[in-house]
Amino acid sequence: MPLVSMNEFFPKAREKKFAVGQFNMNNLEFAQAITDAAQELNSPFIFGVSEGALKYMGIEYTVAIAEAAAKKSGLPIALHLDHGSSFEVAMKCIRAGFSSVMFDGSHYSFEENIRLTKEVVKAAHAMGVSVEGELGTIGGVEDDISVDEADASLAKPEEAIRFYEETGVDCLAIAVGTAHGMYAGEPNIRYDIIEKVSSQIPVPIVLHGGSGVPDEMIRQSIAAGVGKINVNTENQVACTQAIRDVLGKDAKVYDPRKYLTPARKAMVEVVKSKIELFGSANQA
Ligand SMILES: O=C(O)C[C@@H](O)[C@H](O)C(=O)COP(=O)(O)O
Ligand SMILES: [Zn+2]
Repeated sequence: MPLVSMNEFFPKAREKKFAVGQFNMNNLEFAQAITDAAQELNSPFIFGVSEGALKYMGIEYTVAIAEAAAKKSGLPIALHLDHGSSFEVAMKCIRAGFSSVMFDGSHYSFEENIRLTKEVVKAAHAMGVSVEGELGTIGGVEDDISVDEADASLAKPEEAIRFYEETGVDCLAIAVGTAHGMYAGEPNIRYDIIEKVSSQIPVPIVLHGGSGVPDEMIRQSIAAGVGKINVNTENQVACTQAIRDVLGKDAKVYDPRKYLTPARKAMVEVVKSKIELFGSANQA
């Protein structure tokens, strides 16, 4: 199966009230683990790729790996630019074979964010590519750039509704209290904001900062209108911990396969648990 736009699975997710996981790809082992987990549970999913990860992996390798995953698994998989910072980066990804892009204009003024997002939507839709927009500021560390919790501002429902109406995005990330990275305590998720916006727009709300959010909060967020949930940090932690365990037990190990195999297995378990929690198992 070729890579698909997120609109391939969003209508079903909304109708059946489940969320599709965006799992970030940082290298080949991440891609394999995510695909194996999804294949075992017959789930659609989204490969998220940040600009930092793109630089690390190279755009050609990234697209080739995602296409191989889609072909091998037969699952509906979207390859999605995560937190794209400009029209140019979004177009570069689309030209290379991405089936979906995020334009993160949350650092611009509201009106400028609308104007820039609209341009991306117009170009992307003409090529059958789906678009995610962002409103409000999500706290924590995003692709190595730290946003102070105090600077993180929640999205205003009226603005979010107007943002959707004017831009025509296919899903909308709004700041509702989650943060990137692991939480010191528990997040305070504003289900009321999710519900208010979701009841007025026909596309899913996106929850960034999905790592470390307690299961019950995830379930409540999906019930309120979240249809896409981003997870990266939990996979990074599981991967690194497994590598530490192997090297900690035997400092003489030098074959990368000896520590990357357990690392990949650890990530398969993380992704499977998220797919079960998000309700997307058997929805491919
Ligand atoms: O940090 C990245 O490279 C990707 C994240 O910004 C992603 O969009 C995300 O929201 C993941 O959240 P987390 O796993 O809770 O850090
Ligand atoms: Zn994010």
